[in-house]
Amino acid sequence: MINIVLFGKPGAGKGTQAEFLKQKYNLMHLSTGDIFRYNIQNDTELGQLAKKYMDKGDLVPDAVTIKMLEDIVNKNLNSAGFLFDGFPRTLAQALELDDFLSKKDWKVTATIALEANDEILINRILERGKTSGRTDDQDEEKIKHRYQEYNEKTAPLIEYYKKQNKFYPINGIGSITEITERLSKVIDNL
Ligand SMILES: Nc1ncnc2c1ncn2[C@@H]1O[C@H](COP(=O)(O)OP(=O)(O)O)[C@@H](O)[C@H]1O
Repeated sequence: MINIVLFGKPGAGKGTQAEFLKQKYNLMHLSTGDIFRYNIQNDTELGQLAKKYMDKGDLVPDAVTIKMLEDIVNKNLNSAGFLFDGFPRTLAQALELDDFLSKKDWKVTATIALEANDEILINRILERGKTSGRTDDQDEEKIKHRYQEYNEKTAPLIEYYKKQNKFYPINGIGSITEITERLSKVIDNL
């Protein structure tokens, strides 16, 4: 069982890399952002609730996000491991994830962070917004607000995982294959 948290600011390339890593290491990819968007498209109750927050660039409340994630993990207990993408995003989510996994005798194996500077990332998101249809990617103010949320609520997790010797930062600038190689090097040495 190997559980990887893919960490990084909005636009860091977590989703792109997850597509490669899930194949290579036979992991189940869980992107909370994708799951919320799927629910919004299908107009579920969860989707309607999440949309109110996501449209503003706010994080969805912890209780909602945590329950959603745990339900999916519980339905996939035979998985060889999980690739968490966009989760945890708050200290409360990280604490709950550790607690939840430890009850199954599992743990977070490593948190790998894709690093890049804000200017590059904001431009990437605006580019993505032209084709992705994601409304939260099209408005610079909303993107800036997502960065504020990141700095305030998500960045403290770096220290949390560093203290556990589980934090592996890698350079997130380069070609997609170069970055996959950097990530693979970390995972192969775990
Ligand atoms: N773990 C989470 N906790 C709270 N909200 C989340 C979480 N994951 C995703 N979201 C919501 O979904 C939005 C999009 O997330 P995501 O697809 O990961 O995009 P990005 O990494 O580009 O910001 C976030 O801005 C937030 O509103």
